[in-house]
This record gives sequence, C-alpha cells and structure tokens, in this order.
Amino acid sequence: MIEFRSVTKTFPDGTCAVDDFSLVIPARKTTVLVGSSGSGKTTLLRMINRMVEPTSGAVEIDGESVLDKDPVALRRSIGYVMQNSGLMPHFTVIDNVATVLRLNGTPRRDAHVRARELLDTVGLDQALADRYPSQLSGGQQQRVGVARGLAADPNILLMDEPFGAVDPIVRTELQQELLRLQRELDKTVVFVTHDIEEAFLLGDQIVILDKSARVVQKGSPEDILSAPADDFVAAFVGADRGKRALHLKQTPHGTLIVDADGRAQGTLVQSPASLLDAHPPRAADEVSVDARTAD
Ligand SMILES: Nc1ncnc2c1ncn2[C@@H]1O[C@H](COP(=O)(O)OP(=O)(O)OP(=O)(O)O)[C@@H](O)[C@H]1O
Repeated sequence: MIEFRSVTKTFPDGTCAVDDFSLVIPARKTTVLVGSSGSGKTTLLRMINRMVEPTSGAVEIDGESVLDKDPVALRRSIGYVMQNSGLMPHFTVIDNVATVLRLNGTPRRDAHVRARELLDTVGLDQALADRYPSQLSGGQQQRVGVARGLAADPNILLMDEPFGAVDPIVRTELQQELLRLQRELDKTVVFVTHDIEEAFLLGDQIVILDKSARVVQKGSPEDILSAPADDFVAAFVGADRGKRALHLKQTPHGTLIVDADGRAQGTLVQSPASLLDAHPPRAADEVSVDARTAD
C-alpha cells in the first residue's frame, strides 16, 4: 500500500504543483491519476520513487516513509515506465531491459536470460532483442519500456502516460496487454493519463485531479460514472453525452440502446425489470442493462 499524507510540493520557482494531497493507493490494484495538463500527476508519481521530494507531508510505502529509504535502492526497486519509453538509444533492446538487473549486480548472462523472458511477457518477438530503439516502432518501444520496468520484479509499477505517444490502434492493443499483464503479475500499478477513457478501462481506483492535484473525485469507474461529484467531473467523464448517454428506443423488432446522437449502440437482451427482479440493486450503479454492443 502506498499512502500520501497531506503532501505539498512547491518548486523553487514558487509553482505549487501539489497542495495538501492525501490518498491511499491499495496494493495489487491499478490506481489511475487522471487530470488535465499541469494538474500535478507526474509530480505525484515521482514523489513515490523520490525523483521529486515533497516540500511537506509524507509519502509512505507499507507504512514506511520513502524519505527513510536509500533513493537509489528505492528507484531500482520500483518499476517506472515513461511516455517516450526513455530507452537508452545506444543500448540494444536486450541491454535496455537488462539495465536494472545489471545495476543490481545480476551477472550479464543471467540478466539476459531474464530479459529474454520479459520480452515474451510483454509480447515482443525475440528477434528484436539485438535491435536498437530507433529500429523499433513506437508501440514496440513502449513494450520494451514496460519490460524494463518489470525487470527487477518490482511490487510497484509507476506508469506515466506510457501509451500517450502511440497511434490509437496500437494504444488499444497496449491497454489490453496491460490488463492481461496485471491479471498475471498482480502488481500495484499507479498509472497517469489525461485520457478518461483509458482511466475507465484500466483503473480499479480512479482519482480525478484539478490544478495543484486537488482531488475532485475518487472511486471506481462505476462510482464516478453513476454519481459524478460535480459539473466538472460530469463534463470530464462525458456522462451526459456521446456513448455514455444511452437511451432505450423501442422499435417494432425489439428495444435498442442508442447514444446521445441517436446512433444504435446495442440491443437489450434482458429487460431492466426482469434484471431487477432477479438482482435487487444495492447501489445505483448496479441498475444496468445487459446490452449487446453494435460493434
Ligand atoms: N521542476 C519544476 N519546476 C517548476 N515547476 C514545475 C516543475 N515540474 C513541474 N512543474 C510545474 O508543476 C505543475 C504540475 O506539473 P506536472 O508535470 O506534475 O503535471 P501533469 O499533470 O503531469 O502535467 P502533464 O499532463 O502535462 O504531464 C505544472 O504547473 C508544472 O509546470
């Protein structure tokens, strides 16, 4: 478990990136920090591995302040994946993945064996092992970045907009891979994005941030969608528009589900009434219809 307690970060130029931020990040779940540019997401992430130190307050991992840990050892024990992969251009793929293991003292041969296993883990062809980063596509580079982040088998994986710079198709592929990896590896993942769709897809816990990392709302995707805390969140998650604003439409052949533009999104395969009879709701978010999507 990671915990922020009343954390503030003011940079030397006076910029207050984070103001009195508190949050519990549960172990073995994915927590997504989502907010617009400059809301302090990266600063929060970097305070976990001490790449940035708080001005006041505490960041704890399993009850121990990160400030009591050796910063280098701490950084090597936490996986970190950046937007532009952050690979070393003059290192081959295999050497990039093996870097942390080598720094931790693993002999070269063993580090390479483990690095090759990691290429499999992230779905990369072994044939790419001896290439340089510039000889890979953006999506492949991000996979190498993830493999490198996982190399030391960290309990915690920090991911800073890791799929921000790849095209939408590859992005969807990488998101699905991350969901698969998370099911297999069971890490504590802290993921930063400004994309609410990505947050809803990947997050067990979503934290919506405004300027200076003010927490506007936190909860599961269901919590947030069913009860947006205010107009800012409702607008941010698009609860009232597009494919999230769904209506039932009766047709001669059955009930359709249409979006805000009237486009068919799916069919109703079980009526809400029979669903409710079978499973009385405990919370508003459980009142849902079983829809077969059109695409
Ligand atoms: N080293 C620094 N010195 C001064 N100000 C900084 C520094 N790093 C970040 N900031 C400022 O702190 C604020 C938060 O930055 P941060 O990078 O954490 O936001 P972010 O939400 O991750 O943004 P983005 O989505 O654009 O990456 C911004 O106003 C930024 O300009």
